[in-house]
Amino acid sequence: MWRRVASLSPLVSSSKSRLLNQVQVAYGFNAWQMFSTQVLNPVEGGVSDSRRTPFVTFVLGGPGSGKGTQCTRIVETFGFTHLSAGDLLRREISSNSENGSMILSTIKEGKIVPSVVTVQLIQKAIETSDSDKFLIDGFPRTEENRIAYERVIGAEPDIVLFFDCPEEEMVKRVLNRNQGRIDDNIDTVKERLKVFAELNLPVIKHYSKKGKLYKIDGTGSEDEIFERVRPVFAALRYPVLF
Ligand SMILES: Nc1ncnc2c1ncn2[C@@H]1O[C@H](COP(=O)(O)OP(=O)(O)O)[C@@H](O)[C@H]1O
Ligand SMILES: O=c1ccn([C@@H]2O[C@H](COP(=O)(O)OP(=O)(O)O)[C@@H](O)[C@H]2O)c(=O)[nH]1
Ligand SMILES: [Mg+2]
Repeated sequence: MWRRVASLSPLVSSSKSRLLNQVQVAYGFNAWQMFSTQVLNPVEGGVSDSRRTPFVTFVLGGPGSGKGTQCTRIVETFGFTHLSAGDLLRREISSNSENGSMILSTIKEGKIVPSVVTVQLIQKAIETSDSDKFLIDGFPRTEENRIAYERVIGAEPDIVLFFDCPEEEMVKRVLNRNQGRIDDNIDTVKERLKVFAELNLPVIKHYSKKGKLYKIDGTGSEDEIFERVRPVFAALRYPVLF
């Protein structure tokens, strides 16, 4: 397992100095990781393939908090590959896979699809991609999801973004989303909010304790929110990745 020197920071970590501190922690860690890879896994010619260890960001927040919207902006600006767990599951439904009907009814009820299914889809998406840096959007949703991912992938995420948004605003956004989603109705949204509070907040707290969490104020315009996100990734540029 990777070694990381991280402070136990509280859930609220939006001050500039804390942000820079966390970024430096991430920088130092990844530089170490890259160095270790070079030493331990030399390839022909003595040049290592350190890019085999991807940089993974989990993107969390309640339904309608703006995860997908901000992921698009991060992809445009910083070149990450966006893996939305919800999109991977919806693709399974449309491809009539054996799990399709189970996934459909789970999403319709606002519940959580079994970890084995979601982790396998994420693992496959990572493995079949050439990318070195991923945004995993809307996952892990539960502690069980998190533990299953870390066991199967064999690593923790490098950083975790959490879009913090009042319930009222999230409900308004979801009900105006207009993407024809079966779960964007008031009854399912209420259940999703409950599931978020009960099962997802513990995951967020876990990563906060590990010093990996960036809590972002998810209110305001898309541009305003992105200006809060930008420094997280700008400061990580990058011997960290390449
Ligand atoms: N800052 C914002 N202000 C108003 N509407 C927003 C904002 N960010 C996103 N939206 C809209 O809210 C809805 C939910 O956003 P989305 O990114 O899909 O959230 P999530 O992936 O967290 O559910 C979408 O229709 C999106 O266009
Ligand atoms: O890891 C995941 C991600 C999503 N979902 C299901 O898919 C739905 C939609 O997820 P998505 O992330 O697309 O919703 P968002 O939060 O973006 O509105 C969730 O309510 C869950 O029912 C799940 O079970 N596991
Ligand atoms: Mg989304």
